Amino acid sequence: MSAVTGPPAELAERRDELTPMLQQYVDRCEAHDDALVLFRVGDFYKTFCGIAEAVARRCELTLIEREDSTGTYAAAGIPVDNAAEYIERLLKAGHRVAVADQVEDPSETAGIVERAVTQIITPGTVVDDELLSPDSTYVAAVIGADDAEGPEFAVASVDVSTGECRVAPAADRASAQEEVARVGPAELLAGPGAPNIDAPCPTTDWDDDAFAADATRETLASYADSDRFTAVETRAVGGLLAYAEYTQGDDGSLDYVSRIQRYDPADCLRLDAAALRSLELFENRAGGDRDGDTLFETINETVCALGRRRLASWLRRPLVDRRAIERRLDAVADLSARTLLREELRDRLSAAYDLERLVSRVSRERANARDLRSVAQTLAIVPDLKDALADADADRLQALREDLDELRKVRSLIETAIAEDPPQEITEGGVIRDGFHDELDEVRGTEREGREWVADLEQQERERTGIDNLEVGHNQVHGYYIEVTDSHLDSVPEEYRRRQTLKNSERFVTPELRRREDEILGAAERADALEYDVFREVRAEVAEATDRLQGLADDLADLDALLSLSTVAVGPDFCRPAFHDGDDSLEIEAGRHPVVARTQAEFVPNDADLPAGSVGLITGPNMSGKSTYMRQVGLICVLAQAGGFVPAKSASLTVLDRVFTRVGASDDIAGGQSTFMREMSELTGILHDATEDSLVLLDEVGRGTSTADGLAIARAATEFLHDEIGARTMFATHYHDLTALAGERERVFNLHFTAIRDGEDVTFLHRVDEGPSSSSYGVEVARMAGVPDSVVERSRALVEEGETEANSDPATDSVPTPTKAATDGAGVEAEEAGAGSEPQTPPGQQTLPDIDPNDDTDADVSDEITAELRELDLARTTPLEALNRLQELQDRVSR
Ligand SMILES: Nc1ncnc2c1ncn2[C@@H]1O[C@H](COP(=O)(O)OP(=O)(O)OP(=O)(O)O)[C@@H](O)[C@H]1O
Repeated sequence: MSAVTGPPAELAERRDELTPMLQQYVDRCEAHDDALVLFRVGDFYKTFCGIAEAVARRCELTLIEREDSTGTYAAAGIPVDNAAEYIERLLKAGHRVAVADQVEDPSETAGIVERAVTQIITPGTVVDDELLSPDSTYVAAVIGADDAEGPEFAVASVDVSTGECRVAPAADRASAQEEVARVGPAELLAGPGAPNIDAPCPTTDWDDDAFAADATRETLASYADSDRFTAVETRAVGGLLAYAEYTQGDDGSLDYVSRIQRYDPADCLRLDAAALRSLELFENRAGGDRDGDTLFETINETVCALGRRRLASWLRRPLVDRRAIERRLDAVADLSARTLLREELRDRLSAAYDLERLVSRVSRERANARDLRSVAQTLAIVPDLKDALADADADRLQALREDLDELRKVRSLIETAIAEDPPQEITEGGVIRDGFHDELDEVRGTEREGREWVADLEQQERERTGIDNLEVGHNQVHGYYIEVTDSHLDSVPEEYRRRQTLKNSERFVTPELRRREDEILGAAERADALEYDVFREVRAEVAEATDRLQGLADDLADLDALLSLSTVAVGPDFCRPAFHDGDDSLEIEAGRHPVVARTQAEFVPNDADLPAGSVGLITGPNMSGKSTYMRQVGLICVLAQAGGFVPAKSASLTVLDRVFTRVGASDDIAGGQSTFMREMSELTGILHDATEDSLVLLDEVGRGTSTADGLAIARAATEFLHDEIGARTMFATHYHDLTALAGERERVFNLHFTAIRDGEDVTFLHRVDEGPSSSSYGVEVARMAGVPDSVVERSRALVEEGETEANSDPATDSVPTPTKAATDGAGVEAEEAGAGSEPQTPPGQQTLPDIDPNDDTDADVSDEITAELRELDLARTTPLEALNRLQELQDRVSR
């Protein structure tokens, strides 16, 4: 796309020759040279020259030629009436948009109409409802500290549409990265000293001076007591708010951002980007959020936008304070036990409007009369909610009931002032109710009287003149008139003045009609102007209650989120989790993966038992359910700490400080860095940051490198987690040799998933059992996935060859781990298990290759191919890639 910021070169270089309008366009582009300027001309937002070409392409608009006395220019116009959809496209393409609106009434301006940039729309600072989803939209800023003491960085975020604003210190780059991931901003400002962040959104470079200590202290002072914040926090949040102000153009200060929250990321269960992604809390691993395939969508039963955002925030920041968790759970339990109360609350809450956004519009003087009505309608449900909650027992619900603010005065002000079904525009009358404002009533009375007089005039004049087809009418050009057909012109009274001659008739006015007309028009105009003033006064009065309204919005949000959790809680097989001290075992009985179980009719529940400091090594065939099982444990813990009931028969949990996940290389969707490198740096993060209160879920770590190195790394990491950290760990692996650790380390144990082989068919039981697995069935899975018979047969032969060699010459084993692995032997599948007490590497299971480096024989090729076949992720391979891959394998085996 060609440059879309700054003035188009061909206009800028001959600026003095341009028409005044294009000169103004160039000026605005120059003044906002970091944004794409949309320039209001009539009913369109116009762009010109190269910018127009880019906009036309992106928005699929027709490019037109605009000709004036100075030349011909390409132009593209976005219709003002449905600008939102086009602006959305421009934002999606990564542009910032500056809207230059007419700030003078064209009908009252002799020369060129003045235009000013009234708003800069960026992905993270959108406030228009049409451009916003109900979800939170944050712009975040990250900066580095000036001084050597204290945390290195700070991360601030603000949702300009609601006023939610927070700031947190970050000790190091990883913490800053983690916090940014958790906020999930739509736009990130990299302030001075910001670390290199892998941002999930466009990054904006903004004026570094805006983050200077003095400037930010001054900005922050108009929002909060700046003494509450540390130097680095002040700079992060102050600079961010200055940016938010700048984007809102004329609106300037964002008064409704009045509750800036400082927080410590350690005050909630920490989930980094990898955990958010691999647990699929908000996005599935394919990067989408299709209905129902994320944890959030699965448990979201909220009925209003306030609750939806609150539930998302609870899930993003689960609690770590056991008392707070229990309090939430008490409320959920109470509500889940009372069907009628739940139904009534849901019913009432579903009538609530998005109070947070309404209040911010009121405060920014952007709210129209309908918005005020929506505020009143939301206030109207509060007394009923309070009544209904009288029945509840839980402390949290009683506290909410007491706290719910009816704001009676505000409600009655709106109800008495604003018409019931007001028009969208606030300048065209019909907004203020009769009886609210004396002067307005009087002016309206004058207008009404005048119109009545005109309405009666026709009958009166017919009687007076005897002209029975005389008509009184009105048109835009001539105003009111009395129309008489030619045949009756003789009877027209003397005082009639001719106004217009038509084909068969004449139109007249009388001095009295003209006077009345002026009176009506004057009164109507005056009434509109007065209404607008009165409306602004009412809106300003409502704005005075911003804090209280935001407090109410907060309570409604909490109530809806609690209701949502309780609605989920009454679903089949959900239970209230119990929390105990960290020393006890984390036990889940008949747990289910909340998302997979919803779509999988035959989902098999599984138990989990993780004593403090234990490491569960999970082996089993591909597709048998290892990842699902581990994730379900993680999700149950997250959901429980968010205050929700969990999908299990019972769950006895400990409060975790962090959940770490590391999924294997082939499952990694992130690009850029080498996948192995990324895997290792994530593993480093885990080994560095995990504590004994953490849950670590490792899925096939070490797969991105050679088998020997991979196994060595997997083993060393497991030992470290067990010996040094003592974090509860689950490790799904195809490295069967790792299972030997169970015999060597006190708290390492084996679990496996079973599949039944019936001839060539494999049926997955999806059931976890104790002990290591005996077979991977990789070749059978390849066959089930449709790999051609000849390749399957060849693979099978190669596997068997490999086994024979492995069994016949144990001395060649190059495993850097004990080769005579002592496992507990339990749970080895009956149909496969050897009777001997010494566990062997089971047939078909991935193990370290028994390779003589000097022996360049078929066996090397077979090992390689078998390993590659196993590694092949069929779920992520297109048919074409699969065919190519097969061709390549076939070439290699037939060489
Ligand atoms: N407990 C279960 N009950 C029913 N179906 C399940 C269960 N667990 C997993 N599945 C199904 O099996 C599929 C494969 O599961 P999963 O990805 O967890 O296997 P895996 O053992 O991790 O495989 P791989 O080793 O290839 O990564 C899932 O997509 C799901 O449809």
